[in-house]
Amino acid sequence: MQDAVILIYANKQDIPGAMDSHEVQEKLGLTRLRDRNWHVQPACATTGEGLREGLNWMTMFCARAYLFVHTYM
Ligand SMILES: Nc1nc2c(ncn2[C@@H]2O[C@H](COP(=O)(O)OP(=O)(O)OP(=O)(O)O)[C@@H](O)[C@H]2O)c(=O)[nH]1
Repeated sequence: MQDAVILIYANKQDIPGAMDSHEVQEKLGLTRLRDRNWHVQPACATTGEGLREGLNWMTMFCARAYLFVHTYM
């Protein structure tokens, strides 16, 4: 897992008062993780908003993920 990239979906962005992606990254201590590629993607799980954007970010690091995302979405 040492080289694993970290993708976190900050869901419930459609609900007023939900933690935004910056708050999520602070709470999880991601800003202190200097040797990892990580990304917090704002999302809404009920509509799927943000899902593709998160997966697109991930494809920058993995050719197989790129093929998967572009085949199924
Ligand atoms: N409006 C909205 N509802 C969501 C979203 N994501 C999850 N929910 C709803 O939140 C409820 C709890 O979702 P779960 O997937 O069971 O999540 P959980 O981890 O058990 O609970 P939470 O800690 O509340 O997220 C369900 O009714 C979901 O439909 C979202 O992005 N927007």
